[in-house]
Amino acid sequence: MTTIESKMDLDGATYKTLLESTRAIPWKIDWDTMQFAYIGPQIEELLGWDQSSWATVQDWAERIHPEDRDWAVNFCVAQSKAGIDHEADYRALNKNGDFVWIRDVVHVVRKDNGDVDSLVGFMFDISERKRTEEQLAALRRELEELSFKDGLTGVANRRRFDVVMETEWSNACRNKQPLSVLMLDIDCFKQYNDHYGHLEGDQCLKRVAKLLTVAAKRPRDFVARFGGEEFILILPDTNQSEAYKIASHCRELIASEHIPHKGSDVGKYLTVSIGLNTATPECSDEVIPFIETIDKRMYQAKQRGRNTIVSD
Ligand SMILES: Nc1nc2c(ncn2[C@@H]2O[C@H](COP(=O)(O)OP(=O)(O)OP(=O)(O)O)[C@@H](O)[C@H]2O)c(=O)[nH]1
Repeated sequence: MTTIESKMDLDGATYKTLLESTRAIPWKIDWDTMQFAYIGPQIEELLGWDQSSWATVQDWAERIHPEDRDWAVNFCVAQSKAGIDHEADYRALNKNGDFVWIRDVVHVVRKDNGDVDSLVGFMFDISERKRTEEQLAALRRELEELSFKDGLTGVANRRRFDVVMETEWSNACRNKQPLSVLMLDIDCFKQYNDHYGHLEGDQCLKRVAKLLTVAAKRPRDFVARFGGEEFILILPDTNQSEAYKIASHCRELIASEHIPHKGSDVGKYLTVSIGLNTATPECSDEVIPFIETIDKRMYQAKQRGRNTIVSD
């Protein structure tokens, strides 16, 4: 043997040994009869089904997860008919009733006249890879959620507020519904921190955030921390008088907690000042002036002695 080709001129038995010693599972399907001409014995170790139980394409299709079956079968048949090599990921049923992620890599063998003769391929166990992918996707979702959450209070953060506000503004324009927004600022919170310490201040912010989520009880009501000791509530499909009631409820909920606030200029307990605005926006209206008005009203509430609501 002098050439590389002759060195590689392996006999059938050697090929078989090689094929059956890989982790990938080789197989061959005769196109005319749709019967398995061959499947590697490794299939039994992977899926538990006996090598001889893989007789027809039907056996293969029936051992695919019901959610993956239609597309996997249709895709593989269409690609094969078109003579295109392809690969498909699907969940295969093992004998215990569990599913294993498989990547089937398929090569279409043609006759001299171009017709499909057979399909040959390898099945790879990709369950480990899928597990890693799923873990990564879950981590990504968690990260995304965290990036929209205020780390201290657990309510939405300013970034999330911006997104939800834009969405609800558009909804209100489209549906010609009133939209109300409340901005709440804890009164004399600097003195609170000075008197009780920053950590107690943090606990207080958490308590207030929790109470606000109680007040914003409809499914689309939305609470966010707007800044340090400022919170904001978006109340879709809510007119001014309804929003005023919710603002009063927020004040009452916080007052009824009797959170001691020795440094307050207002009274013995923690209070909030609230600015409120309502609009049924036209689609040409901008969000920013609407929010600026709320901000101004909140400061008016401060100027009027705090612990009050300003809505016009
Ligand atoms: N503990 C704590 N304090 C915060 C946090 N964010 C902002 N603050 C404090 O909130 C206080 C806000 O003070 P100011 O803006 O002067 O307002 P105020 O004392 O509440 O006075 P008025 O709003 O006029 O009633 C500052 O002392 C900030 O340090 C936080 O995450 N934790």
